[in-house]
Amino acid sequence: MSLDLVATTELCFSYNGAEVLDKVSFRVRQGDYLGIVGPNGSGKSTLVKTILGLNRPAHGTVTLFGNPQEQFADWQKIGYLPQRLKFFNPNFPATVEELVRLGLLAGKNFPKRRARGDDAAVEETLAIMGIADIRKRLIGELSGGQQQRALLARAIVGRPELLIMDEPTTALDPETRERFYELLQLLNRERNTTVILVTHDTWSIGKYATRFLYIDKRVVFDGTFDQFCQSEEMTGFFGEHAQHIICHRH
Ligand SMILES: Nc1ncnc2c1ncn2[C@@H]1O[C@H](COP(=O)(O)OP(=O)(O)OP(=O)(O)O)[C@@H](O)[C@H]1O
Repeated sequence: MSLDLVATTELCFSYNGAEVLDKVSFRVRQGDYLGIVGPNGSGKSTLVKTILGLNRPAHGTVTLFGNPQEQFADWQKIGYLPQRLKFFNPNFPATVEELVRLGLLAGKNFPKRRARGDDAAVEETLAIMGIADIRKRLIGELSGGQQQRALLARAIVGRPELLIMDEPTTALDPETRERFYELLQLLNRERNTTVILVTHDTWSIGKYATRFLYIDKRVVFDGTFDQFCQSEEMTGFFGEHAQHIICHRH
């Protein structure tokens, strides 16, 4: 049986008394590609931050790679791309290539020397994300979409076992977005990279993810996208029109 890379039990979290997560329990097994969806303000980013230990839950537990999160130390196994990327100061002193290379540092012990294979990993990732031609440009001088590609490249260059991404495609043009989803699918299928992706892009999640978690402070649905779209219980919960909007493939 494959390992649970993430497991939460009855996770509760509040901001200043306002409840955002209510007894959220779910598991992510090695090799899963999980899409987390839900309306604005439903707690998706809060859930991801709580999994990563950036928020302390009021109740419940998180385990990462089979260990209680407080004891987990192998953070290089996890690639994280937060939501709302901070826009870079135009004078931010790093080029695209340097930023991507930083993604390799987490997996190294001190002193953090270059290893054989690092250059190839950087080259491959720059090419996949379509940013090889802007590698010498300063990050702060790029468009939002170009910055997002570079940050995505940094998150994947170290080939983490678990990739957690919070709305990674919002600034990407349709072609890059599709390429990005294809890349994630490749990493998931061929390298067994486990993916957790928060998104409003339900069509893509329906197409690519193997599991679909609908959150609205609590877990409303956990299963495949097709099961979600065919579930009469979900039709009862959302109403036919809303369910159709979520499931509609453009
Ligand atoms: N740092 C914070 N302090 C106080 N309240 C917060 C904070 N961050 C989020 N919230 C509130 O918690 C709730 C859940 O926010 P969260 O960002 O987790 O939702 P989300 O599902 O990711 O939303 P979206 O789809 O809009 O990105 C919202 O009501 C939000 O206003």
